[in-house]
Amino acid sequence: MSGKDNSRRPDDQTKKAHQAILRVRGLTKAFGEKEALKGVSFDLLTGEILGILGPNGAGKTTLIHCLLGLIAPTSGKIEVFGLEFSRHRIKILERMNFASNYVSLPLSLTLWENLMVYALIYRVPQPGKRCHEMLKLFDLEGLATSPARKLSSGQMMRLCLAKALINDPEILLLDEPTAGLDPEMARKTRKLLKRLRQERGLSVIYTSHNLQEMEEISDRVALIREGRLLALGSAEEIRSRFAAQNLEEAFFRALEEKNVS
Ligand SMILES: Nc1ncnc2c1ncn2[C@@H]1O[C@H](COP(=O)(O)OP(=O)(O)OP(=O)(O)O)[C@@H](O)[C@H]1O
Repeated sequence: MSGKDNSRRPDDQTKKAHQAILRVRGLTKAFGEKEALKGVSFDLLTGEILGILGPNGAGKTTLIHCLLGLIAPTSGKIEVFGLEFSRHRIKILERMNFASNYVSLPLSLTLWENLMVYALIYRVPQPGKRCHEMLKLFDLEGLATSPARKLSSGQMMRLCLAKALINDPEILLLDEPTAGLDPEMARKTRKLLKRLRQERGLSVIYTSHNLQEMEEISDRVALIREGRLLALGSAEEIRSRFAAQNLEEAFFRALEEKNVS
């Protein structure tokens, strides 16, 4: 988006690095009797890739949905770009984006049409050029005129990632972004995220069940179980917190711990 380009020069990003771009405080979400999130607090730093790790039902998707404003938290506070989320949702979401392996895009539209719809929603400058760039980035150029219904699940994920980057977001929320991608495309996606973090100061929150990938790509990892944040730190800090050789071992130790502080 043209208006904000000056604020994303590398020197500005250096100044902004290590500042919180997103703050979550005491976030709780109850679905009736079920408390999916129980007082979760953390910061996402500018230019950071933060991995959210937790078993099935831990509350990862609920957290992402709260951060997107798809569901309202029961209590707690979310602040993004220094603005309170509940009061500035539209303004904030213009500068964010999202991809998930369980959200499919309109199936009857072609890939080109799908991207163009989002380019126009986000008021992207030179939308046609941007759509071409995104299709190229994810090796989807040959399918530009195919309806999305013809895509394999991996191709659909690539289209979701292309859509997620269409507005050059400052914060990207990714729910299992590499699930369903073949190893080569998963590697390419990780490389791309690292590059965008480096070049554009992109900040990323992403969930994955691939612990090796999480260890490789994340600056910090948040371990969630039963709606509670158990630990937050670099993979090394998490390993040492649970006296583990690797993140996978730390993950299983965390799950075994009965009373975690
Ligand atoms: N709309 C809902 N109504 C009732 N309960 C819900 C709802 N959404 C989520 N839950 C419950 O909240 C808990 C957290 O779910 P959530 O989908 O956030 O977990 P998750 O960590 O993303 O799991 P997974 O790894 O399986 O995707 C689960 O117990 C789930 O059953």
